[in-house]
Amino acid sequence: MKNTKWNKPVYETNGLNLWYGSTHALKNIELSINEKEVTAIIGPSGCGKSTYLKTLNRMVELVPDVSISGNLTFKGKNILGKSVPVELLRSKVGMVFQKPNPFPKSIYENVAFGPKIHGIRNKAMLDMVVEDSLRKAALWDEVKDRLHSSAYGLSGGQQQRLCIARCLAVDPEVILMDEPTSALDPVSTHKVEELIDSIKNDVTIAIVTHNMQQASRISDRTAFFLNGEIIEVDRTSVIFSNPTDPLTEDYINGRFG
Ligand SMILES: Nc1ncnc2c1ncn2[C@@H]1O[C@H](COP(=O)(O)OP(=O)(O)OP(=O)(O)O)[C@@H](O)[C@H]1O
Repeated sequence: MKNTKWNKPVYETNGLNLWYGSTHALKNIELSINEKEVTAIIGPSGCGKSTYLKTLNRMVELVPDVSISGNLTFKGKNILGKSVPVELLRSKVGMVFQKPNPFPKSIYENVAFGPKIHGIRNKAMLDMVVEDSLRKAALWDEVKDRLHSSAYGLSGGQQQRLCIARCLAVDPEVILMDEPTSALDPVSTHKVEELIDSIKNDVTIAIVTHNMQQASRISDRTAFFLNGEIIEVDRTSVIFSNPTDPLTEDYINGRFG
């Protein structure tokens, strides 16, 4: 856990507003996502958590009738304009969704897919990347004897770790996680949390979670969203033990949401 100094920002968000048609979903967001830290995004349903996450990899732009204003930089470059091609951004920023979404391919091919797209053709090299990614995702021992079986034969928790391995295989700088354990049982949830802990020194993580215990266990910083605004962002230990805003305290103590 970090102390007083934050790592340098990978993302900086200043005065970010987003509308879906006339719905004002993000209001004047000021938030940085710092290098090699875990940033948790918490808040009640509909407060804009997923929208913010999907703004970070520009997925939100796929929704018709979206308009965005303000500034959002990735490593100092404005990503709301055209200066960073979306493909380049997505090659550095992986995403893990609430529901595991492996491709209808073998376990091996799921992990090798990204590296192949990035031009790795050598089989020994691909084998190495697949093994390394599955090891980092704490899945290797469970799947090493069935790498060429369908990914759909894995349990939900294993599929989610496979999706994380798939992200890791392209050596991302950031992984965005949108409620990655909400469909998982407690044992699988624990494995994914351990996995986050084991990769956080190598990769920057922003995670949306409804699980307060999870946010307090795994994150360095926590941002509390409400009705499209950020009410408070601080060290996770501060948010959970001594928040400044009474709304934050009410939310983390389950008084609403
Ligand atoms: N594709 C969309 N089209 C129109 N409005 C949308 C769309 N997606 C989200 N919204 C609206 O934007 C607001 C924020 O939604 P968002 O999904 O970001 O919230 P959330 O905090 O992630 O919620 P949850 O915890 O339920 O997933 C809500 O009012 C929602 O109805």
